[in-house]
Amino acid sequence: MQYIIYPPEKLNATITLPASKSISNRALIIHALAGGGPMPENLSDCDDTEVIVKALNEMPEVIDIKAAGTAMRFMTAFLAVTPGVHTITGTERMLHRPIGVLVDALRYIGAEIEYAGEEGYPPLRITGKRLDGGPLVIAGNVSSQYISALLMIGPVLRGGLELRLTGEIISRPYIDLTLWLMNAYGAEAEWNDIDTITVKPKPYTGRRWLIENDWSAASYWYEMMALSNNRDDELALAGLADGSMQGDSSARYIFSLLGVKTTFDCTEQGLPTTIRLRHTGHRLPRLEYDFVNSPDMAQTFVACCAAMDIKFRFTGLQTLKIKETDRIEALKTEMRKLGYVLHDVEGRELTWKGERCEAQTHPAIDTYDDHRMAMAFAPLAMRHPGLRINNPEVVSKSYPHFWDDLRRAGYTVEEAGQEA
Ligand SMILES: O=C(O)C1=C[C@@H](OP(=O)(O)O)[C@@H](O)[C@H](O)C1
Ligand SMILES: C=C(OP(=O)(O)O)C(=O)O
Repeated sequence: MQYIIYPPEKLNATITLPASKSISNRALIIHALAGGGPMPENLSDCDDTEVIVKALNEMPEVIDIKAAGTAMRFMTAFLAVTPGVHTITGTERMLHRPIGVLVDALRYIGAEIEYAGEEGYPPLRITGKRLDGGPLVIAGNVSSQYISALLMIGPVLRGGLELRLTGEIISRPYIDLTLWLMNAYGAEAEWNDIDTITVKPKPYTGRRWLIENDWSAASYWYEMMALSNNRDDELALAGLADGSMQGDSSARYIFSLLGVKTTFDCTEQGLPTTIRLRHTGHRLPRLEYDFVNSPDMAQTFVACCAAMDIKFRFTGLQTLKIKETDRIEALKTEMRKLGYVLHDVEGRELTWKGERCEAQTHPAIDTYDDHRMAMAFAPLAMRHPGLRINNPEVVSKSYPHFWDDLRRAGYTVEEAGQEA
């Protein structure tokens, strides 16, 4: 399928974002390890959360986690401490996303895990049992999801866990998000040095939990506001908190540099509320930013800055090549279709110095099974009316109603071949 997108004349809408998939997936694992208590409320309805819900409800012998990285990593640790024998597998891409660092760490504390395919990658055959835990050294520079996965099982290990992370720690806010939720569910887990985390063998307790909406999803609406030319446009996004623990809430700050102002309807820290996005008209001519703490927003800012003619140098992108696709390559290829020539430095940095090439007359953006390619590029229809997005259904990985929300905001989103 292919969508053709035309922007509205004015942006003025209230959008209810999906719930955070990162919080949903953590809350589900912790709730299961707590052995009961109320279900977390406002769970995301995205694919990546639905696979965990299904796996935990049915616990089949073969668990297909599809394209969900967090679900693959979190369920691997969960299955290692849960009695039973399971094979966990996923999409073709998932079978090429590394998991060796997590498997080695789990084996070190006694887990029984075999590779059912290629060494270092899913599928895995896991025989669950009670594990001892204890001190553990793990690379902090590949994926924070391995660390979150280990931390979450920490409270049910006989000796708890003492993790020391080596290398440059990437995606640190996601580790903090994990610790925050664990502690909220009664665990005792904390940083006790810049690179060391201790989890006590103190069990979780069930509790009510309302999941905040997704700041990464909000970033696409910020992008639309940044790209809009009407000073009186306003977007209201429901269900986001001031002082959010989601790392991508930094969107609020970074987009202030691109002329988008955020106000919160309720200013009580931590409580989900409606935020309003408006223009300030003040923007930087060039942006330099390190995305090591918010890798999921790199695509949003690459697309947005180039389209606003803001030159950039973005660093901290070293994890992008092992996500849903090699996002560095995907960005370079697809931005070229729109006339922007980007350069990367060893897969860690992306720069745009204003270099251009001839844009295609009817560009069609490939999405590479990556929801964020579709959602980061769709707002560019505001500069390239009639922009085409291939395989738009990929958005269901984190934001199933993204296209409905665009229509609600006044965009025309037509299926190619069925244009009005
Ligand atoms: O823990 C999480 O919820 C996530 C951690 C990040 O992954 P990495 O730690 O692999 O960068 C992020 O990219 C992903 O979308 C969600
Ligand atoms: C990287 C992502 O997801 P995951 O690693 O959980 O598949 C993402 O949502 O951008």
